[in-house]
Formats: sequence, C-alpha cells, structure tokens
Amino acid sequence: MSEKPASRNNGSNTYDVAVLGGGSFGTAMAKVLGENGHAVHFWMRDEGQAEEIRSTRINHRYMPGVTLEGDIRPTTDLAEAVGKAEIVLVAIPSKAFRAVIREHSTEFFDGQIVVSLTKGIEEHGFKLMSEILIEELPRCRSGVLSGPNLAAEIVNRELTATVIAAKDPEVRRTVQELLGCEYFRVYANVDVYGVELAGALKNIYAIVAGLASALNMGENARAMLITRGLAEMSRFAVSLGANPMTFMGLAGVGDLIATCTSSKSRNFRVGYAIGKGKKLDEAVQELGQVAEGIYTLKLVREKSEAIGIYMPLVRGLYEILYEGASINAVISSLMMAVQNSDVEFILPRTIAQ
Ligand SMILES: NC(=O)C1=CN([C@@H]2O[C@H](COP(=O)(O)OP(=O)(O)OC[C@H]3O[C@@H](n4cnc5c(N)ncnc54)[C@H](O)[C@@H]3O)[C@@H](O)[C@H]2O)C=CC1
Ligand SMILES: O=C(CO)COP(=O)(O)O
Repeated sequence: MSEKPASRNNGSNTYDVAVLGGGSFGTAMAKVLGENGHAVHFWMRDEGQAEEIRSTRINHRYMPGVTLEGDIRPTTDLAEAVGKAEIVLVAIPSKAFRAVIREHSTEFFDGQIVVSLTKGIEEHGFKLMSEILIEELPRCRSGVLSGPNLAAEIVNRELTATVIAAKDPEVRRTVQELLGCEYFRVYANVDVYGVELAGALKNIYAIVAGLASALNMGENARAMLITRGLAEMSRFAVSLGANPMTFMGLAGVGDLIATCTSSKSRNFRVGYAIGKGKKLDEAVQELGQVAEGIYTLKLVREKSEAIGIYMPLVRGLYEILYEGASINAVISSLMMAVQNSDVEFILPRTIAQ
C-alpha cells in the first residue's frame, strides 16, 4: 500500500478523484466531477485516447461531441492517478476489473475510498465487484454506485439520480458530496449486495426488452416483461441475501425501467439487433461497447439452476442467445407455462404456491 496524499479538501469540498476506465461511463462521471470543481485523474490504457482528450477535451470514441470542462487530467499511468486520489471510481468492464485492480493493488493506500461503477459479475465464483475490491484491497473502504444512469443522458446534464451503497457512512456521505449537483442526485443505501446485484441483473431484462421491441410487441408486453423481470430478479437476489426493498428503489425498478425502455441502453440494443435476426457475435461487434448482460446471463442461468430459483426469462433468453432456440418457440413456451401468483416473491408461502 502506498502513502496517503495530502487532502486538497481544505474546507472547499473539492477532492482529487481518480476515474479508472476511459469508456462511456468513466467519461460521464469524469464530466460530472470536473464540473463540480474536483481534480480528475482520468486513467485509461490507450495513450492515443488520453492525448486526444488532453488536447481536445473530447473522448471522440466513446462520447463524441461532449466537451469535458474543469480540471480533467487524462493519464495512462494508473499508479500516478490512484496515488494522487483521495477517492477512486472504477468504471472498468467486469471481465477486466479484478486484473486491473490486482496488478496495481500496492498503489492504493489504507482507508482510501474505492467505488465500483461496474454492473457485472465475475465469471469464476459469481463474485460482484465490491467483493473483488474487498479481496484485492482489504484496507480500502469500498462502495458501489448504481442506478438509472444512462451515460448518454448524464453528459447532456439531463436530470438523473443514482444510489451510493456502502457500509461505511463516511463513504456514502463523501460520494454524495462529490457527485451531487443540480442535475445529478445521489441517494444512499446500506444494502451493497442488493444494489450491486440489481445493476447487474437488469442488463439481462434490457436485452429481453430490446428483443421484444424489435418484434413490435406492444406496451402490455413491455409492462409484463419489466414487472415479471423485476419479480424474477428480486426472487433470485433475495435468495442470495439481498434486501427485497432495494428492488423497489432506483437501483432496482428505476434502472430496469431506464434500460428496458431505451435504445440508449447497449444491452437493449443487443437484444434489438438479435430480434431483427442478427447473430449474437454480429450484434456485439456492431455495438463496439460493452453489453455486460450477455455474460451475466450465462452466470445467472447457471447459478439459478444450481440453487433452484425459477427464472423463466433468464432461461428463455439463454436458449435464444446460446442454444439457437427460435424466438417464437421460447415466447410460446413462456406464455403457456403454469400461471403463477403475482408478486409471489413477497407473499406468504401458502398464498404464493
Ligand atoms: N455506459 C453507461 O451508461 C453505464 C455503464 N455502466 C457500467 O460501467 C462499466 C463500464 O462501462 P462503459 O464505460 O459504459 O463501457 P464502454 O464499453 O463504453 O467502455 C469500456 C472501457 O473499458 C476499457 N477497458 C476494457 N478492458 C480494459 C482493461 N483490461 N484495462 C483497462 N481498460 C479496459 C475500454 O478501453 C473502454 O475505455 C460497465 O460495467 C457498465 O455496465 C454503469 C452505468 C451506466
Ligand atoms: O446501466 C446502464 C444505465 O443505468 C447502462 O446500460 P447499458 O450498459 O445497457 O448501456
């Protein structure tokens, strides 16, 4: 662990913050931080991209046309970015998250606040990003940011709310202070596992919603998918220890609505492309950005079968994406399945059965 930098927060409420990951969401958060007056050590692996942002203040590949205001310092030196920061926000896709943190774990210092912005699950062991942070950086204080936060809207200063989940109240308070502004509100929650799992799970249902939209299904169908998706994800998460009420909040139903109703969601777009007849590989290739849901789907299907949780939408989407099942056959089997109770995941067992 390295030494703690001197705080620049001498009553001015501005901090040195590192943002790790130069994609759409890292850029959106760097923009909010820069506008809020913080010094932003913006780490990305590509020197060409860092140089371009330094000279034009625009991340042309991920956020064309969006100018980053304020004290933004793009860098490819992660040790320098983390070493100078009081708070670190990590927006690296789940597939690379642990490798990046592990490789640089000695650069972090005791008590440093490290917050995951990533909505995914690690392939081996079903670990969430906050669990990886605890394992790799046991002496840091961790948290998770999740909610209906389409990067493409945040960069246009469109009104947005999010959730900071952390056990440590100072982490929650600091992140609220750091990011909150006239267009970005930060709510707090202590259910780290629930908030984080909600963010990862909703990506699956965004793919389903994109698929339904491509098939010109109506609003009734969309409402059915969103609500049954919510039931399914809540049932699964609660069985793993999450608080069911978290799913009624911004990180649960909030994010589900945003991503299941908008083509600004990359997961929705992948589903849409598949609904229009594209192969999964083609859809991902065309997107050119991360769609975490396609990986989360595999892991959640496997886990739900292992622990015996009924997730028909997960199973149906898996059959379409990975087993070549016809979309119509899956829809008809879903519609003809046994008709269950509504909101069974919060009903007493006798009524739910
Ligand atoms: N874009 C959005 O609206 C939101 C995204 N998120 C989450 O943020 C995470 C990151 O997503 P985006 O920034 O949107 O993805 P993106 O696809 O726009 O960018 C991914 C970034 O990660 C970088 N990257 C990939 N592998 C890397 C590695 N091994 N080392 C260093 N950098 C690496 C890429 O170079 C790229 O800069 C995802 O888990 C996503 O679910 C969360 C909320 C909103
Ligand atoms: O999580 C998101 C918005 O809250 C972004 O969703 P996509 O990754 O599907 O674009």
